[in-house]
Amino acid sequence: MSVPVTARWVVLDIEGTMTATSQVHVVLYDYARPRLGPWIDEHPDDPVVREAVAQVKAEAGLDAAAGTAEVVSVLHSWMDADRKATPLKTLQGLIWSEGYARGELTTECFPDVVPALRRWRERGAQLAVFSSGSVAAQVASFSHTTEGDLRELFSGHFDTVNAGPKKERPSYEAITEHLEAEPGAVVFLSDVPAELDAAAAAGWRTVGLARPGEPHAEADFGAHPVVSRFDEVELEVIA
Ligand SMILES: CSCCC(=O)C(=O)COP(=O)(O)O
Ligand SMILES: [Mg+2]
Repeated sequence: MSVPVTARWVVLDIEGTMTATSQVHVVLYDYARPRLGPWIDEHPDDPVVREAVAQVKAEAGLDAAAGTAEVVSVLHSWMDADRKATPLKTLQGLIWSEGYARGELTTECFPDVVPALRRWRERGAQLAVFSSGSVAAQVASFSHTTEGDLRELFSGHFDTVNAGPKKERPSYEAITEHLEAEPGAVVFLSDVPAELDAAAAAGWRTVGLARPGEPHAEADFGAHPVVSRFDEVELEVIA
């Protein structure tokens, strides 16, 4: 069933919306898991790594003197629980960026995604990403896809650092301000109803993605319009 949407900005979630959940939970998490400890030990002077490690210790209640093994154990438990904690996302992003640059990782989008993104761009829409994955991870991911380098499609990238948590209204208000957009001119596409609720509370339009076989396929999307593929979104672009 097609859903009519009027907007100028299309903001997109990644996992479960543009890529399969397994792309993140299996391919990317499995890549990061054995590399976290070595990355922390090999970058002791990187301020980004030091800050992330300090945040892990603080959030997990570890002693400031805790060693890498304890930190990694927390990070693994967060991945097992799919807790999208910012310091975990920062460290994963560093590791994945190197993996993409080395040609060891490639992003595969659902087949309906890239044609729709190109169509929307041709009609004059602006595209942006809002994901729990760090901006560094997003950029690396879209620069190495099975359909080539897609970076030029996106005019903005937002994560839990430059916007905030995805289930909270102020994050969407911050993005609206960054985009210099009217809230009603932005539509958010996500597979997670609580994220859509937060976006709608900020005045955005919303479309839920219930993709067959994905974890949220049977979720209750409430009043949010729902599609199972991007080509079911009938986008009318506001000039
Ligand atoms: C290559 S970006 C990694 C995506 C990621 O780490 C993640 O947790 C995706 O979460 P989302 O907010 O896009 O559902
Ligand atoms: Mg998602």
